[in-house]
Amino acid sequence: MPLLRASRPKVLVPEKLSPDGLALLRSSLDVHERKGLSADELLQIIPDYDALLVRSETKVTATVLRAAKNLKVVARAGVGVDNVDVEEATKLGIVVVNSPSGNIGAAAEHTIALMMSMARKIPESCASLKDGKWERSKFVGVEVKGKTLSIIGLGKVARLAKGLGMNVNALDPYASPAVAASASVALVSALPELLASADFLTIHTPLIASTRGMIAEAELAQLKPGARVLNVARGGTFDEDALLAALQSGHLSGAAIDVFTSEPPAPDSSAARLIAHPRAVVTPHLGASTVEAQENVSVDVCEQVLEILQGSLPRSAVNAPLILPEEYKKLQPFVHLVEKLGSLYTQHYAASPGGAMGRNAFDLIYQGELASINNTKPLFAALIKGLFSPISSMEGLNINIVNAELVARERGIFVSEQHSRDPSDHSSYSSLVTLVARPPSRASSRAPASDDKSTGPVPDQHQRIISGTCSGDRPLITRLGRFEASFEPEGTLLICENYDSPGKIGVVGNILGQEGVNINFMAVAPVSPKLAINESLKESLPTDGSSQEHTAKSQSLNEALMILGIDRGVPAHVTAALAKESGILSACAVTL
Ligand SMILES: NC(=O)C1=CN([C@@H]2O[C@H](COP(=O)(O)OP(=O)(O)OC[C@H]3O[C@@H](n4cnc5c(N)ncnc54)[C@H](O)[C@@H]3O)[C@@H](O)[C@H]2O)C=CC1
Ligand SMILES: O=C(O)C(=O)COP(=O)(O)O
Repeated sequence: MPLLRASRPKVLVPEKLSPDGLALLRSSLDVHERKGLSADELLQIIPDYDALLVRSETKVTATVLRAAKNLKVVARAGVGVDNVDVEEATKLGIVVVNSPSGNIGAAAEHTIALMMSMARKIPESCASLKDGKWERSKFVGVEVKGKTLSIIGLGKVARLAKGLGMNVNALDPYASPAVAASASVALVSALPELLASADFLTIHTPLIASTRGMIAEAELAQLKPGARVLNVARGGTFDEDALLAALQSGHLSGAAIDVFTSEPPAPDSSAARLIAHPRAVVTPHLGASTVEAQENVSVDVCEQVLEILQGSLPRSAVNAPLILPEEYKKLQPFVHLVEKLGSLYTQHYAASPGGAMGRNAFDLIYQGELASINNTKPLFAALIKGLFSPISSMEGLNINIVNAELVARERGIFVSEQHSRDPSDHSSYSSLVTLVARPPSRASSRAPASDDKSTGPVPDQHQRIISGTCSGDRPLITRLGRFEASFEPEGTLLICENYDSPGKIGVVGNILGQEGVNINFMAVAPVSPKLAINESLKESLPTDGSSQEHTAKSQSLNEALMILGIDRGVPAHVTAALAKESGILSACAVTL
């Protein structure tokens, strides 16, 4: 069935990943294993892919990400994401996931293996023996029992080292003292103290601003003469020139290195000279290279890729909030609803003064069962997506939970989420969501000053309020401005405000008929009898005083809203013609 296959999401795997994880993907995705791609080749083919699975070799640069028009997720089958431009991915709404614990046991064991190899001179004695020599007196080592291992970045190595009878000190500003105590690790608060005590120094932090070049000439000088160092974390945490110099001077007895600033190291680089040094024990980034670790990380990230491509949230995204699966399941229908509220808002109120969106500060009020869910980030993201999706200048930007906050901040949109737990608030609905656009004067008092893009006071005749609920999984609009509605926000809708008197449907039907537009359904929304707003909501609603006054007037004039489901969009001249008809106050077409 080639047609079906062509529409399946595509996953690019440019590095060696364990088949256990990839097998999970193959039943629903097209998995392309393309090892050895050059940077240019990656750039050429990436626009075709929905997901990219990498280890540490592939450089997922901003250029690659910008070219990746269909990419939803970059999955790092391992811990370190320093080869991925996470900031750019966030801007583009691309989720970055990793496997934070799948390979750390392997990396810790590798650290111990390197430490023991260095202490007992295993690599050089092995090479000598294979060379036909028998040099027993040349390869006298040291024991680790009773020695001090100083760790930067507390992790799994500590317990293994304790098992070898070592004293363990650690520097980790974020480590829990209770965890350290339970592993019998002494936490120290300053690097000089840690360095001074070390017989062996090992680093296990990510490569970030605070750890780049953390161990340079000055720090190495603070180690005891004869100390040994290890790096199974990231190249760049040690200054390679300084490390080489400390080995060459004899200040250090040994260095065991698995990771380098550039991999593979360029010939003639400091890293290459370090590798060649007789007292350096080196491996080519093998910390995670065990069968078990590779199975773990592959399965971990492939499961997350599936979840993301199916519209769920991953469990270990580097650039998205963690949401429990059961909470996300409850939220999902409302994600759809809130996106519709935002889109309806922008399209319905677009003609108002104040720019395309009209207002820049909103209240998003959750009532009923929904109010008990604390992590509503997906709803916030859905609102931002909905508000911006109808605006053409934002086309192509995939707004989602990854970049919604950034997009809102950059565009001066302020949203206050409120959880109203008053059971009387949501009347007959189990959950209700209300979007309220604040009048500009009030908005500017709450929105951050530097972000405020409001265009000054806007004469406002109507409350800009839209409420909705979900009937099963189907979204339903229950209130639009002053009108109590009940319609599904789906497809193209013509929304006409009119005096509720005979003949209006005929007028609209005639004009649409002349344009060849079919009407699929019609709903009438009367002015809400409950315009007296619940106490708990009053605080959030516009206080320009116009609403109550206007309501009384509307009721006497018997206004209503006519919502027509139509089979195509209508040009502006048609809505303008409709609005000129007697008894029709406004007409607007929206596509939801
Ligand atoms: N060689 C290899 O194949 C492997 C390398 N790694 C690398 O090892 C490193 C550590 O990995 P994990 O232990 O999984 O990371 P982790 O994030 O679980 O632990 C890092 C620890 O470093 C601490 N830390 C952060 N900044 C610090 C600072 N300025 N000073 C002191 N401590 C600081 C954190 O509080 C945390 O406890 C990462 O760079 C990772 O990429 C991980 C797995 C395999
Ligand atoms: O997980 C990590 O951070 C690692 O460094 C492992 O890298 P790798 O997947 O073996 O290229």
